[in-house]
Amino acid sequence: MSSTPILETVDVRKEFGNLVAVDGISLEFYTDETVGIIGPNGAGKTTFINLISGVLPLTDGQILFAGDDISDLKRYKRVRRGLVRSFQIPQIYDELTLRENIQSSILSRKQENNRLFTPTDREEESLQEANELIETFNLEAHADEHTEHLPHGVRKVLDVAMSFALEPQIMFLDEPTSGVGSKEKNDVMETITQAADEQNIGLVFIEHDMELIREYSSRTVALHEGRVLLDDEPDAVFNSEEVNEFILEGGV
Ligand SMILES: Nc1ncnc2c1ncn2[C@@H]1O[C@H](COP(=O)(O)OP(=O)(O)OP(=O)(O)O)[C@@H](O)[C@H]1O
Repeated sequence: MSSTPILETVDVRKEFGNLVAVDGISLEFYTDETVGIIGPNGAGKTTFINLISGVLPLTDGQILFAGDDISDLKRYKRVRRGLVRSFQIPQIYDELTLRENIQSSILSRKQENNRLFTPTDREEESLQEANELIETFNLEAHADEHTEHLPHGVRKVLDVAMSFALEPQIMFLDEPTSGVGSKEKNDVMETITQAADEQNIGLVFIEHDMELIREYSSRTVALHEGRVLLDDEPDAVFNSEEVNEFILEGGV
């Protein structure tokens, strides 16, 4: 593991009225790992990611990105720094092809969105970059198709490829395989984790499918009632009595 965390949460807390959804979570994340977050319904998983990405303000605590306090930073500024959450990316435009969608994401990073179809050098550059991403994510077969009719799993991978176009250092995914057929789930996860690994992008994903967590996370964080129950290698987490009692037996 690299020595400096790219992201650190310090005693992060979120209250909704009287309800404490996140109750003091302190965790470190690194660019060379894939972290799986598990926990029963209502454990605070999505809220935690919402706090990190800036969708929700903190009630208390701190978020550090590469050592800088970003607790009050606006969402888009976090994205610019390299903290990307999958659903935050520009939506998939069904009237565009898959390649054009990736290009639009690249151009939004370059803040040249309005010039997508003008023949500029930037467009050439973005085309080349889009083609590289298409190759990285094994999307060649669908590159020139309009995205409307793409299989769900391909749309999910496209979604992540578009996030990669924003040049993240760490990326958060909330159930990246939801709605994907069971046969396709492994392909989707394999593609995403390999791409992140190749580009040294930290990956953090929430997942209810425990087999995917076991297979694809290098570290597993178990949350329960807004707190960290365990943060360890997947085997250690799945063999823990506490995790079995509070999470696995109750279903996630
Ligand atoms: N915007 C909100 N306003 C009020 N309460 C909320 C809000 N968002 C989440 N909660 C509550 O906070 C708690 C944590 O919810 P959260 O969605 O983070 O859990 P989760 O672990 O992601 O659950 P799931 O696996 O069901 O998605 C729950 O009790 C939920 O009802």
